[in-house]
Amino acid sequence: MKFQTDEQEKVYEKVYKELPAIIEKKCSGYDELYGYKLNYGDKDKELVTKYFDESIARALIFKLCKAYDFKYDDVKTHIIDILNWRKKFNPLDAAFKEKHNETLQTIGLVTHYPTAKPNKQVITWNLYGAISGKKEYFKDVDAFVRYRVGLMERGLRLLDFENDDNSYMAQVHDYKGVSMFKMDSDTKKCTRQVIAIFQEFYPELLSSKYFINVPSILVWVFDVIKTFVDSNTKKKFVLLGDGKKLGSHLPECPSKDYGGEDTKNTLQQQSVGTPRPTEYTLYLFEKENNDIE
Ligand code: HEM
Repeated sequence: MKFQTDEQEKVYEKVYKELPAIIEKKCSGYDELYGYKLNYGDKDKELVTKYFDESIARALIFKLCKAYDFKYDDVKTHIIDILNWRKKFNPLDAAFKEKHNETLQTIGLVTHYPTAKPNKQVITWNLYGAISGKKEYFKDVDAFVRYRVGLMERGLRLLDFENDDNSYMAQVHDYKGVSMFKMDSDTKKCTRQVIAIFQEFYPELLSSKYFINVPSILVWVFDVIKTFVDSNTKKKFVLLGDGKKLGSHLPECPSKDYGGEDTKNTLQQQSVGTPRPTEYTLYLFEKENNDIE
């Protein structure tokens, strides 16, 4: 953890110290972030012993402080918002329990390249070109958003928040197959909602985002959609007309279609499927089941 000023460190320590009170008073006790337990002051001491990992919790709080420029009020407000959103939305269910539309599952993949350059080890792929113009996948906005958040969370599971070289992920949008561009209102709603959710509730997790196979006549779409995106995220965008150029950014990706060095595997073969949830997530699932019974 590197602080640029003493003031930053002070804010971080203050937030960390107040965490149990923030969780108890403002988040109805909900203390899970990306599958990890945050409340070291939990009244149930056994839960703390079993599931709390100080090093990960500190790394996550540092990330949030960084995301909001170490401004105490902003950091606190966002922690509250993020945890309350997670309590309501239940992104862990979307990632590990729910069954999503089968086609959507084939166009959303996660790959893991453990020897790749810093913060290019975990990649989530969205092959949106394959469903372009197919309104049926976007009609149920909630179902689409849950699918997309589930994919995000499965990618997060492969990050290592204690390791500065693997605490951010890259994302790819492959628009191969997109021809004429006309986004119907449901697709627009899905796009806007996902952008807003990622902006508000998943800060400081993206290293780069590649938009590939974008035909030159559709570059204007990039400019239009970018207007909904904050300036920090925009800086991470890379637009590549030719998908085969992706290999020069992510050399571990498949040679076929993406110009990477892997001549043996297709993207589908590289896909890691669904990683095992954290132990705390498994505990929360068990608790959820018991509460229902
Ligand atoms: C085939 C039609 C398209 C569909 C179904 C589609 C779908 C989506 C969705 C669902 C998102 C939400 C963010 C995410 O899932 O990561 C998104 C974001 C975005 N799309 Fe597309 N898109 C299409 C065409 C395009 C085109 C042609 C471009 C031009 C490059 C483009 C550029 C963007 C940009 C810049 C974002 C914002 C990314 C972010 O904030 O993380 N899209 N798109």
